[in-house]
Amino acid sequence: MAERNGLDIDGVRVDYGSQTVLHDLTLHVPVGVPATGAASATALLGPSGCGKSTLIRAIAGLETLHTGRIRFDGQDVSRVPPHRRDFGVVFQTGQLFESQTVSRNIAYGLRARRWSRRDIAARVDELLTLTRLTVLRDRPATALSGGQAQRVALARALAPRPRLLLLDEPLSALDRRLRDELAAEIRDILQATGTPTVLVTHDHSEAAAMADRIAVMRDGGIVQVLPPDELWRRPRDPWVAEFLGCTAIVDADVRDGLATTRFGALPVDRADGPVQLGLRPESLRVVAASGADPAGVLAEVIRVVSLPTGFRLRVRLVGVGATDGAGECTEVDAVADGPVGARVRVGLDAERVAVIGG
Ligand SMILES: Nc1ncnc2c1ncn2[C@@H]1O[C@H](COP(=O)(O)OP(=O)(O)OP(=O)(O)O)[C@@H](O)[C@H]1O
Repeated sequence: MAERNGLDIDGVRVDYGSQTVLHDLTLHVPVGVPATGAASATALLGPSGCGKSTLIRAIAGLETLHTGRIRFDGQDVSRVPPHRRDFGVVFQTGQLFESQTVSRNIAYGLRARRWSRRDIAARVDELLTLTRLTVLRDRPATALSGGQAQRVALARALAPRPRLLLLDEPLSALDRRLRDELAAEIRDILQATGTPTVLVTHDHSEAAAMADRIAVMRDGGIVQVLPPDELWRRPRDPWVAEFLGCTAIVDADVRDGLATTRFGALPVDRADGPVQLGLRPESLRVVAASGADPAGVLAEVIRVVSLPTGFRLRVRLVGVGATDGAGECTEVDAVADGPVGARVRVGLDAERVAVIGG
């Protein structure tokens, strides 16, 4: 294989006792985004227990590989101890030296690498500014909020200028608002430092906010890797579609670039024949059945849920049996408002429909 820059994970298997947690896992993580040259960030996204943290730990050198190898810029690091890999790591919580100040925590890796006092002071100042922690520099780590502590952990991991950063659920201990804020902030910091990153999350929006590529994991393997917007539009199979938030999978028939379903038609870049579509609540448009527009399918509202983002309806298609076409889909969720019992017409918002099949 031609030598590539970045991280190459080839056929890696990791066992815990008799349980194989990573199966013949292969993944390439580039250093930069080809189109822009910006530092690349890859999010590992998958259900609980699929092996995300194990993979991050294996990359960090904290798990023994049963088979396979891990290389960085062509160098085999599979047997290189963690502290010699030149990778920075941030875990969920609890990694700071509590008795030490913010500055000393950030300086930790630099002292261990025997940087001069002057260089350490300059680098710590740089990171305090970058992570907006300057006013907290002399504060003991015990007196920080959760969000501040994670920024210190990030600054500490970045201080020695690692060639790769590994983040394992760095925001999961924080509340929703802070997570959104910090996700964007971390992305900016990684871009400013030009540090390629692999991060673990189980939150789709966090993955999209922090990463330019998402690697979907299932049962110890990688099933699909794509930029977020492409992944939402082209999940490779119904499992990935449902994992990514599609609440209904419907069958469609493609003819001359147009996929037709009972909800309506949409243009697709596919050959003639059957295709499956993944529908999210946002993929459907709901109008009152009395309207003049005959498009879409007749349905009845059976449930209304009030979410922070607006109302969500569950509607049951009228006159459609459980196995009567439409991919056996007789109920769908839609972002819309309306009273239970109301008759509506449900159509597609073509831009928001996922075409399954990679
Ligand atoms: N130290 C360990 N010893 C034995 N089994 C382990 C160990 N760590 C993890 N496992 C098992 O390995 C599997 C994968 O765990 P891992 O933590 O990698 O998953 P994950 O995808 O990160 O999950 P989550 O999203 O819940 O954190 C699970 O079945 C877990 O119980």
